[in-house]
Amino acid sequence: MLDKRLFKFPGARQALGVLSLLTLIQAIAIIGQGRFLSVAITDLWGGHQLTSIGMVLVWFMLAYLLRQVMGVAKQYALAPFADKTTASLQTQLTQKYAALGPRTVANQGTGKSVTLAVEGIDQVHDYLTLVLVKLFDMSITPWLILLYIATINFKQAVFLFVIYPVIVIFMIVLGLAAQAKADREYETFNRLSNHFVDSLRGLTTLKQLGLAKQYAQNIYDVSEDHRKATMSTLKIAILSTFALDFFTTLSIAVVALFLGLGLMDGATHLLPALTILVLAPEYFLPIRNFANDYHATLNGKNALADIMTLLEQPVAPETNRYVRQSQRWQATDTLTLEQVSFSYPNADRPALQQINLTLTGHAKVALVGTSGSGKSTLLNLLGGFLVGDGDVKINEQALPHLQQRQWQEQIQVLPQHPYIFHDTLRANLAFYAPDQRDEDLIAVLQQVGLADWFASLPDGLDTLIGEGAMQTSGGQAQRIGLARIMLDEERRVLLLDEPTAHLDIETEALLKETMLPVFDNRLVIFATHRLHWLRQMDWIIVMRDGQIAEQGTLADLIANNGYFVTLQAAMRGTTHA
Ligand SMILES: Nc1ncnc2c1ncn2[C@@H]1O[C@H](COP(=O)(O)OP(=O)(O)OP(=O)(O)O)[C@@H](O)[C@H]1O
Repeated sequence: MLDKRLFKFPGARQALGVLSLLTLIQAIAIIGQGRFLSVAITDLWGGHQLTSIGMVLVWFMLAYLLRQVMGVAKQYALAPFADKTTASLQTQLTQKYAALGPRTVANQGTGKSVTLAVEGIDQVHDYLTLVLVKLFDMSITPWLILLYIATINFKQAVFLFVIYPVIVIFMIVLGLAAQAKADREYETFNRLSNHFVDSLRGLTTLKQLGLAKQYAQNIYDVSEDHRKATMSTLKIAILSTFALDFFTTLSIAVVALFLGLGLMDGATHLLPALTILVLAPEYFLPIRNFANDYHATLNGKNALADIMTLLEQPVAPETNRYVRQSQRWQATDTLTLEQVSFSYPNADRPALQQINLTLTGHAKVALVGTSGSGKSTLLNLLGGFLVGDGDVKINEQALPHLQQRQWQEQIQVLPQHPYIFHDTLRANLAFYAPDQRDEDLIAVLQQVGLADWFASLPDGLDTLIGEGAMQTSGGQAQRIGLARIMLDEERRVLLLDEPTAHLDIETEALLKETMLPVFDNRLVIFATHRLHWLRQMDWIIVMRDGQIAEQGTLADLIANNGYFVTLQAAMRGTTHA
């Protein structure tokens, strides 16, 4: 019903303290309202003039007003807490995504990650404001009313007390059914988000393959699933509302019957009977309200549980163990991996097995191997984006893994598709090194062959690029990625994951000319399928089924006439090298 982790949020206790006080005052106002109304009616029934009960009516109005004011005040009391908590959750969530790395987003699905960070947060806000108010109403108001009724008519109070657990049990049973349905609704919603984002991303490919319509059908089917799941949650919700209304009305009717019989027998008087009758619906109202909104808060509850589970995921410990000896990676520095293995969760075999590797100083190292041989996994491990088993050392400094802050501050990455942020060209360029002069930015744009493109931009360095603004071609994005690297002289370890794989031969050849000088005085680890790069590399690591099959210079590997030569022949058949 209530996530206990909620109480750990900063300000929760204070907000809940204020809420309970306001609820208490409201409960007293409700009792006062019932009491004064009954007195007024009884007096009128007894033949009093309207003017003689003026004061009672004033008290009734005051109690009524206090009740309404408290209702509004409760919302206001919770709003700052809910705002602050959800804003902080959103920040923590994005920070956690950054700390856990792209793998978590990939595993969870981009659609779900975005939905959780945006819509999920809104749902949590609703959950916090709706559920807490109802829960406190339910825990305070009925019991205060019951206590008051007990002072008037103990037997009636016992009856009302006994009937309450029956309603609660009923609510729990229906609530559990609603929870199961809401879980499915939430799951289909996440599936729909992931499907939608995936289809959008792959729209070009789908169009090219003529599969766009089929995928549209696919999205339709998933959204139908979601609609059905939502409808079945609603069905349970409506059924539960109906059942609870029926039960509570029946209970009030029984109370009225006994009170009526008591009046006829003369066992009770009109005023106490009327007061109990007026207060009986108020006794049941909080539980009815809670049940009515319960289904509406379930998505918020699920979203909160998902967010909290993600926030509780451990990030790699000891990320500050590595202390670099100099600002830049030096020509004498050494990185060693010994018996390093890595398995993806739920994978049936390790993606990397017993990797032994020494990378020294400034060198150009190529990673080659068939698709799925583990090149990207090894690059991710070297970049500290994945944490495996085995021994890692930098300059004889033993480290638990490479997710070390000071190591990552030395790294630059050039992936296959560098991400162009929706921001100005200036911000997109000054990625690693934010304080760059405009002249330097423009000079680098010329060096990477973007001078003509830059001249055509309407606002120069202030032009907005990226999604939702001016689009860049694959080659332009790659050049921007390269410019980012060239602009930072401090970071001297460069990881490249097939940066030219999607470019045509001419673009790649042009880019290669610009790239090769950048590789000097850096440790470059370059995963590639394109054989022509190997001639410029100092060292080649040949991957096969997650293991290093061979390593050496190009000449060594050719002389060995081993797996590399077979691979080279196969790659020649499939690439243009
Ligand atoms: N997120 C993941 N979850 C489970 N298995 C994965 C994941 N990513 C990669 N793998 C598996 O790990 C192995 C190595 O994949 P990796 O991407 O490192 O290969 P690669 O050599 O870079 O391939 P390519 O040249 O096609 O990019 C493959 O068997 C792949 O199926």
